[in-house]
Amino acid sequence: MGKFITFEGIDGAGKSTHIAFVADYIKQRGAELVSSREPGGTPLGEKLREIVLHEKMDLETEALLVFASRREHLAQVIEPALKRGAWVISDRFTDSTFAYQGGGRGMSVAKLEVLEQWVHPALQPDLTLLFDVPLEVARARLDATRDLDKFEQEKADFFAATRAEYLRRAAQFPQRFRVIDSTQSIAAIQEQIAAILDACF
Ligand SMILES: Nc1ncnc2c1ncn2[C@@H]1O[C@H](COP(=O)(O)OP(=O)(O)OP(=O)(O)O)[C@@H](O)[C@H]1O
Ligand SMILES: Cc1cn([C@H]2C[C@H](O)[C@@H](COP(=O)(O)O)O2)c(=O)[nH]c1=O
Repeated sequence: MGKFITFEGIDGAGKSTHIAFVADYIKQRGAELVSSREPGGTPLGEKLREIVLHEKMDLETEALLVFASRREHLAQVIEPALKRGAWVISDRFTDSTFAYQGGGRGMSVAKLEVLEQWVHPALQPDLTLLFDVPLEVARARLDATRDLDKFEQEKADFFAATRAEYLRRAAQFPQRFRVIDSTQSIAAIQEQIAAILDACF
């Protein structure tokens, strides 16, 4: 089996910046690499992503759509890749749902756990890199770079609750989470990521 690494954090924390670095690290080991994202990662998932990121909807509809996208991503991409021994890196996975729909929007953890058990009862990431920054830092980075989607336009309270839920999960699952202080320079973060990967794999 290959390894499954996920990248998590509030919008603007800087997780996407480090994906190429981790991809290079894996390729240097001679392993096949599959790099993907959620919501998305498949043609159907990318259609669902457009809807989830841009349309207002009931909270439970939102949770069901991100898990529908995930089920397709698992069936078409993640599970076959891991079975053939490839390494998979995903820009977001189920921790995002607990953080955003759970922490940010207030959906009950118990309901989200039911969906998680349904969609991937036996699979968890081997490693989750959580890029953690204060909200103001994340917001300043986003404002400097792009038009904001539905989630990115949420207020400070939403991101405070999202970040808190991420940190709660990191404390709950210390064996797979590594929390990275993402206020550091990009070079310092990459040095830390390399040390984490060396220690884990
Ligand atoms: N450590 C850092 N120091 C300074 N700027 C950074 C750092 N990390 C990322 N950035 C910048 O912040 C912006 C947002 O980074 P990035 O797109 O990686 O965030 P993200 O967490 O993936 O956001 P989203 O989840 O919304 O896609 C980019 O312009 C990036 O260059
Ligand atoms: C997987 C997943 C994602 N989201 C939200 C989080 C982000 O605001 C967007 C994705 O944008 P990114 O720039 O690619 O990070 O979707 C969510 O609310 N729930 C989820 O399960």
